[in-house]
Amino acid sequence: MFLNSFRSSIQRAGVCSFSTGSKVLAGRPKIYTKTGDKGTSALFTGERRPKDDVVFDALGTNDELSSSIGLAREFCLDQANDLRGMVSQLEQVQCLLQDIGSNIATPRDSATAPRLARTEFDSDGQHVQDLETWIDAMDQELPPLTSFILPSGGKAAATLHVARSVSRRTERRVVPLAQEQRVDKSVAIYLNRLSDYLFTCGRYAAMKAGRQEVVYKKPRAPRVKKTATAPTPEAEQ
Ligand SMILES: Nc1ncnc2c1ncn2[C@@H]1O[C@H](COP(=O)(O)OP(=O)(O)OP(=O)(O)O)[C@@H](O)[C@H]1O
Repeated sequence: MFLNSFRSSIQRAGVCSFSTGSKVLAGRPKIYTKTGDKGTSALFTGERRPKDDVVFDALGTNDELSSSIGLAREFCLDQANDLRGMVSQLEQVQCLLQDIGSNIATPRDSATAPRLARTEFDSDGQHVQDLETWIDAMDQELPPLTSFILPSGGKAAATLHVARSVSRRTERRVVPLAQEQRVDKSVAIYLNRLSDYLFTCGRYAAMKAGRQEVVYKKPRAPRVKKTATAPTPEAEQ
């Protein structure tokens, strides 16, 4: 299944070895192990749970987030050289989302101490600090925000807004787990700051594309023609 990309990168990072019975073909392990076919999958502790478990929901949403950032990053690359800095920041964010996946897949309330240590996320708050530094630098160049803006401003900007909204969805999936101390609180904090960062990236990409952001305007209520109408049967009763 496609999530094996997730698994292999975790294996490369040495976070976990999956021993799910994969067959070896000509010296290469097969992508599919079929162990997930019955609707369960493995956490990094080896524990198996149904695929609709809250942990897999959070993991899957985190995976969607990285994919949507990947798409936005491609549009940023297409746009112009002045988004190169953002492109490299987004790549760093995608790497950190892999680490967040490891944290989510290693329940803080039941994993062994060495596993917890290996999958700890942003214990000194440096990654959140980096996001804040990047936000503040872009903000210096941006016009002040005076009204609600709608996702717009070119393909790079609009897809950055999609990524922002997926980041907020990931946060919604992670917050209950963090409150129950099953995921590090720092993960929820990072996702919260990440949506602010992606919002600012969207505005910045629109500005660099020379595009106007579409601002919210209250739609005008349709005019009701005043004409004499016959009373309805209900009104006559
Ligand atoms: N549907 C899913 N949504 C989110 N996370 C998943 C999902 N399925 C598996 N995972 C997680 O991603 C890891 C890698 O996914 P993978 O697709 O290889 O698992 P699997 O479905 O259990 O195995 P296989 O595809 O080989 O039968 C799993 O070990 C599990 O932690």
